[in-house]
Amino acid sequence: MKIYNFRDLNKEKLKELCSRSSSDDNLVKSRTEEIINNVKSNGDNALLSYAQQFDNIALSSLFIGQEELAELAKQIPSDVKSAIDIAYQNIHTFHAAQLKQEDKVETMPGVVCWRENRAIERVGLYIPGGTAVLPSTFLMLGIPAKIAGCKEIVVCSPPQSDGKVNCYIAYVATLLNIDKVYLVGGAQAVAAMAYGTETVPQVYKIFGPGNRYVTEAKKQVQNSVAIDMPAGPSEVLVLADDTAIPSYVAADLLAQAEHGTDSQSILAVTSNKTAAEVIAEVEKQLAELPRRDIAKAAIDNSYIVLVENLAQGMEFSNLYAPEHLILATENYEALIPLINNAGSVFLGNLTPESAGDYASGTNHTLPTSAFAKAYSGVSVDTFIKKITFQHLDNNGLKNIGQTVEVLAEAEGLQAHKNAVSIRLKGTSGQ
Ligand SMILES: NC(=O)c1ccc[n+]([C@@H]2O[C@H](COP(=O)([O-])OP(=O)(O)OC[C@H]3O[C@@H](n4cnc5c(N)ncnc54)[C@H](O)[C@@H]3O)[C@@H](O)[C@H]2O)c1
Ligand SMILES: N[C@H](CO)Cc1c[nH]c[nH+]1
Ligand SMILES: [Zn+2]
Repeated sequence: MKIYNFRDLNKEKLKELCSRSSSDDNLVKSRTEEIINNVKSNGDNALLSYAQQFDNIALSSLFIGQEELAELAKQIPSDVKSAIDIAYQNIHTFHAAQLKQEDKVETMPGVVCWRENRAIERVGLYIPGGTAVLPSTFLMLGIPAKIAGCKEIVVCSPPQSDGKVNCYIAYVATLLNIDKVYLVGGAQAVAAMAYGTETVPQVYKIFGPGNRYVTEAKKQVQNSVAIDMPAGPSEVLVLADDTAIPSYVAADLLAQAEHGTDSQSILAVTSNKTAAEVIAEVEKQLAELPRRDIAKAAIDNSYIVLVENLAQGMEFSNLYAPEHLILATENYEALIPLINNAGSVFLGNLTPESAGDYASGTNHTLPTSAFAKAYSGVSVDTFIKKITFQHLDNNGLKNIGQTVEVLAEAEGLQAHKNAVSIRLKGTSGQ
């Protein structure tokens, strides 16, 4: 891992370090565009040929139905079943608390305004399955969708080599009462849900993380469909001082690195000594990992920034805007008010990021590529529209009428003014 000193970094270099762009971005863009156009024109045929090309399988059906899901779900080992059940409960408890009805507000006497939640009726969930199948992502998307009350939930995930989904995905589908999983991965899944095919229904909003093709496809279909956020290759920034435990920091860096070669694991650290200890630990732990080639490539793409103190580390972190921010210090409390840009934050030496990935309750579908500057992670709100309502009574009309008339006149919009004046006249005798 390259080491930089924060105080030596000029604006240009900082921008480069915080950028997630890569030399083949344009290639990914054009390939994705091609895939989307093919799905738009050729529907299911395109999906079947991409399954052959990317997933190496000649599919006889583009989905797995309820009965087969139930059968596959029976194969789940009991320890994994119990772990999924506990994760389900915690994620459900955390997300259920987000569903709140706001109070009505009387802005002037007789003028009452309020917002009501309505679930997005048709949503599409993408569950990654390329380098690793992620049933945890199914929980993270399916639970808030159900709590929000979404009526139609379309789920896409790449097929396994046997043309099915694994027993974990099947078990989560049964837990969530979802009776179909479409065997479609990558950009083609996003295109299918955005435009619909003979088999895959069109949805109003697409959710879920994925590799660069999936994330690029979500960006490209935004003219036709809403998306949750760009949630691409995983990232972590660990901010550490001398109270950090190097072996824990190394484990956290490697946890995100093993997701994919394009993951980023950044360390901002207050001392050379801790930096050296973390590097040694990364080397040691890396050698033991089954996915060490992937993790090593990601670590080689990552770097360390030496900072003078934790506040300066936070300054860098806010510029980088990580998906996950780990405060590996006993002094984390004082840093909380300094955090502006981060998807999800993990406080202190005993809080591994993996807890949030799987089971503490928070959502793991989070903005990457510095989009944490503007987006939040997935929550129940992401599956809901908030519709505003208002009601004016006689008193309210009198109180607000002149204000609206004057403003409409100022904008030169006579019909707007008339819509008030005609009512004021109509009610003046009452
Ligand atoms: N930000 C988040 O919230 C979050 C959460 C979980 C996972 N992730 C990230 O999701 C990603 C999952 O990626 P993945 O690859 O394992 O699974 P994936 O399901 O996103 O992608 C697999 C699919 O990509 C397509 N594909 C592969 N190579 C291609 C190519 N050369 N051209 C066109 N399409 C191609 C194939 O259709 C394949 O089925 C990881 O990068 C992980 O870090 C992010
Ligand atoms: N760290 C990923 C989000 O970037 C989520 C995940 C799923 N499984 C393990 N981790
Ligand atoms: Zn993870």
